[in-house]
Amino acid sequence: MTTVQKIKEVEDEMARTQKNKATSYHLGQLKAKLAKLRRELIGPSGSGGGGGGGLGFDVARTGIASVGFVGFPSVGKSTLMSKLTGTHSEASEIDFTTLTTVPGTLKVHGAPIQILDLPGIIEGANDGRGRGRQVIAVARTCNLIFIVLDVLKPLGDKTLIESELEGFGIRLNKKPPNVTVRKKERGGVAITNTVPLTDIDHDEIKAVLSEYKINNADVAIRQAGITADDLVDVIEGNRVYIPAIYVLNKIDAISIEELDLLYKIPMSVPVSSRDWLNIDELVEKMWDTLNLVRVYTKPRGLAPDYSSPVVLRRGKCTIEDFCNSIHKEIVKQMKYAVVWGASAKHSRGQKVGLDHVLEDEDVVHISKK
Ligand SMILES: Nc1nc2c(ncn2[C@@H]2O[C@H](COP(=O)(O)OP(=O)(O)OP(=O)(O)O)[C@@H](O)[C@H]2O)c(=O)[nH]1
Ligand SMILES: [K+]
Ligand SMILES: [Mg+2]
Repeated sequence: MTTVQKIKEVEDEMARTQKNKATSYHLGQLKAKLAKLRRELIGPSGSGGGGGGGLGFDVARTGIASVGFVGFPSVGKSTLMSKLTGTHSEASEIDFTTLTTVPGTLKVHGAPIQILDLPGIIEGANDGRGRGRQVIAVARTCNLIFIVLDVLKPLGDKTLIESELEGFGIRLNKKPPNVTVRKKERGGVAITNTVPLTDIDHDEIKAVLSEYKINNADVAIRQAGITADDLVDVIEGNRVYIPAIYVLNKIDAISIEELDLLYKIPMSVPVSSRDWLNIDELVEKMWDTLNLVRVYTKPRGLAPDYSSPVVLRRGKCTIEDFCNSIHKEIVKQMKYAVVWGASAKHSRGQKVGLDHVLEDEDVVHISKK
């Protein structure tokens, strides 16, 4: 039996099994089995993503953040990417027009963002069909994924694309589960939870662990609503958590009434790439979701340079990160920094050290020894 067939078998069995107290151990086992089979399918290089291991399409990565376009063929990915960036990517009504990654750059609020147009994927992409695996391997390395959907068939397509991405270890619009599994030498399995367990029970936890041959461990659950799938994710450990925006394209093809009826998909923006409708909202949503921090440099005695900000990612935006992103030597040469803006205590400028955390649109002067 091939891995794909085995996966199908486990999925069928899961669908047949009602979830209740008596079956939770069995279901836990099945979920862990499924995750292990999916890992087999992706292969050893699957978790690497990017260019390595023959997966992915090599492309020079520029800018602080990248946005990858994922969708079925002919939903309008290339039309949107060409117009956004000014880089030509062939578009036509014929499916699979785009055959490789086409990179372009879009400057948003002064920050250059790399935009990656990708080939269309088909159902079963993560089983190795078509170029889907390479496309998803690139998507795994992006800071944001645009899931591009055709408004005439958005819901079904959305579910299919999501399951392709999930099968490849990508978790969309989700934070890593607040669960730890600490293996030990003896003592069996000890479970502690700071919140009530609503979607998983002790039997299910033990079943998942035993499927991974973990017989001694401290399991700590500190988040409500944790499921067996979350626990499997924590044990597998190679998941990536990426924000996604659902781009509902071709709204020019439907009436205003139909547009109103478009159910509210969270994190979605309806647009028309062809007629350039509502693109501003899409770019703003992209900016907000990327959560970037722009920092302007101010040389001694001069006005700040607002034309080219140093762009940092939130969570990695201290004075030290700022210095390092300009030149590795600066940290050694710095005596102190002065900061103006939201992160500063007062408006006349605050003297700070390397560990000071910056805010978007701060101005920084580095004083050298
Ligand atoms: N009506 C309408 N048609 C669009 C829109 N955007 C793209 N199209 C058309 O849809 C077709 C496919 O567009 P592409 O940009 O090639 O789509 P793609 O998703 O890049 O396709 P692949 O590269 O083959 O996966 C073309 O005929 C476009 O002109 C839109 O907003 N409205
Ligand atoms: K096309
Ligand atoms: Mg294309």
